[in-house]
Amino acid sequence: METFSDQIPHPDSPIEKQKWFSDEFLCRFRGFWIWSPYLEPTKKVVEDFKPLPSDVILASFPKTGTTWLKALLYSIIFRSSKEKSLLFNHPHELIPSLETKLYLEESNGKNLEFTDHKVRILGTHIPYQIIGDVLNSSDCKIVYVTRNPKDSLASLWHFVQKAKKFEEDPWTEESLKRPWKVFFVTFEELKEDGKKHVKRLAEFLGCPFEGENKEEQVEEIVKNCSFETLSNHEINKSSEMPECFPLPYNSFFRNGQVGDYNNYLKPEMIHQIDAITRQKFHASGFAYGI
Ligand SMILES: Nc1ncnc2c1ncn2[C@@H]1O[C@H](COP(=O)(O)OS(=O)(=O)O)[C@@H](OP(=O)(O)O)[C@H]1O
Repeated sequence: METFSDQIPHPDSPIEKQKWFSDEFLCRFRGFWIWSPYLEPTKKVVEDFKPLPSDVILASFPKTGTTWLKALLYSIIFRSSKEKSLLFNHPHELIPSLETKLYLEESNGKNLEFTDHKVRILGTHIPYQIIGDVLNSSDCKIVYVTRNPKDSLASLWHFVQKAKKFEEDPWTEESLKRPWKVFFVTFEELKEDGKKHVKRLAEFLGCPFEGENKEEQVEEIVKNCSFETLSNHEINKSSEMPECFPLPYNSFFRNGQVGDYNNYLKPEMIHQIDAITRQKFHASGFAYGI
């Protein structure tokens, strides 16, 4: 079976590459740096993926709250069905990422296949500039989570070197233009008032909480998807590398705090990232916690 490293483009290939961590490379595609194993799946998503109107797509930059939102979306959408009990699985197994799924299935010689859930929930880290047209070709709903880049950096330490290469953040603007299609939430908002945003999210998804015990239902979901609960599930504590997937399950749970960057970044770095963030988010009118 192929490994992630086998997918690195041949050194003679014309694709612009940059060394990332360890033996890993980033490849430039349509102006963005994509982790090399995801390059081909990303191209395939752009060419072949046909979202259904009933699909829910979770869009995010890495380390912004993807795992948390996967657990929340799953819990909200399947709260009344038998799938509810599956929450004890790792959120990335419950909700595959589009490009990871393609990668794994391609390396196993399979085609893109999905479970027969009524609602398909899929994650993606592909930027709006690349995947926007595909997602706009159907009435699928999009949930977008973002996070203070300084905390994402503390989570993904390499962020600062790549940050200058990021483009503006059109997901934010899209959520303002078409709030029925793109739901926007930040990691910090979820931390501050999880119940409020879980209710908003359920309404956006067309499955609002109802009945006398609706507050209890919301509270249960917030608690079941909290960092403390998820990170204590046996499977999520495991540092075993799952077959075909190069990341241990527990690598998605570090401490889940807001402002942890203060323990890692020097004032000059904070200043530098704030300046980039101000510039990049300026057009959308979204000032990130500065
Ligand atoms: N339930 C819950 N609540 C709060 N925080 C959580 C939760 N689940 C994961 N995390 C924290 O999210 C960070 C990982 O981000 P992602 O899930 O986007 O990573 S990935 O893109 O899927 O690799 C990473 O943040 P840091 O702790 O700052 O590294 C995780 O700890």
